[in-house]
Amino acid sequence: MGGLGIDIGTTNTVVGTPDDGIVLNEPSFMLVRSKDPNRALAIGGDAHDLVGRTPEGISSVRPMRDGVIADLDSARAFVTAVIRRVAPRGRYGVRPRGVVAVPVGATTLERRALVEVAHEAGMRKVALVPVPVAGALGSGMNPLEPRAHMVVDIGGGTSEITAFCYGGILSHRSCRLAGDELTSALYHYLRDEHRIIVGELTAERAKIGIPDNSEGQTMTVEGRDAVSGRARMVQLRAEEIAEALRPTATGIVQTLSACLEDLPPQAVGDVMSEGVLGIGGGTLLRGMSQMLEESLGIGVKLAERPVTCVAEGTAACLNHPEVVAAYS
Ligand SMILES: Nc1ncnc2c1ncn2[C@@H]1O[C@H](COP(=O)(O)OP(=O)(O)OP(=O)(O)O)[C@@H](O)[C@H]1O
Repeated sequence: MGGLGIDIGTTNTVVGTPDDGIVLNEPSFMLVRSKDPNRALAIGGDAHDLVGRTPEGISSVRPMRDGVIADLDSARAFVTAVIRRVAPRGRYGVRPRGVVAVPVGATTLERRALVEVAHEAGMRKVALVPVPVAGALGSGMNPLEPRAHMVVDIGGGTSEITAFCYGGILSHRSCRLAGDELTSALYHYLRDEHRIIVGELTAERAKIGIPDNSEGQTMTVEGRDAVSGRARMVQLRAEEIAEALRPTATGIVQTLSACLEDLPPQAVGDVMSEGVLGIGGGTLLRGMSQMLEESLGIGVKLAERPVTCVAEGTAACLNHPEVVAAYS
């Protein structure tokens, strides 16, 4: 049968197939020449590593913003390069079938743009499936069961929470505060409180590597002194990083918790007994799942593979067209 399941995220793009599992998991970055912005020189990790240090005449582009296409031309170039990378010489069919994950909150226009880009990049018969449904399927849940499931997804550009059941969405909330905003909060904290300017990649690494508070560990961050311009290092304590991230994390959690307001009581019961499934890299932030649990009053179980489960679910949809049909 063949075909590709694709999750084109704001931060990471992941591709899976029913037979080979995950075949690509790379940052959603692309390097282009300023003179020829619609042709990818490099994609993924190579392009990401050059963020903040691109030579003149070359820029690093992110084709997705807030989980949807930011620019049609660069998205087309990016997805074309992704498909060439994973399916050289028609490995998954000359024009492989595709199931692509789409945020629940995407508009009709944004959905159409995603299908168009996938077609133009060389795929045929492209179907869309909601991100949380794919994440649940990729984590071993059955999204067609007649009982409610709830999935919280904190990605790079968007955070979403969705309850669904038997092919229908029961309630949904989303906000454009997610991993990127958390990184940016840490960047601003370092600049304002420690007078040190760090690169985006350094700020992200510090956010991901927050040390364990109970052991009183610190972490070293390198950057440029905001006043003298000289290279400098600072030692950060776990609790001050947590403090710097708290307002953004609280904003995310408060918005998502409102999802419970629209949920029918019977569905609340289902969700309380099963717990909420956490997907997306942002749910891995130290302390995030506890904050979510406290705010929702429901247990949160992180997916085994929070960053790749959506692509695994889209790939599984290739063999389960009934899921795509139910949620289209
Ligand atoms: N261990 C970690 N702790 C904190 N944040 C993390 C961790 N691992 C990844 N992240 C963050 O998760 C985000 C990326 O998650 P993910 O790959 O699920 O997003 P995406 O699907 O590309 O984005 P979106 O869903 O918004 O389109 C980034 O902001 C990254 O910094």
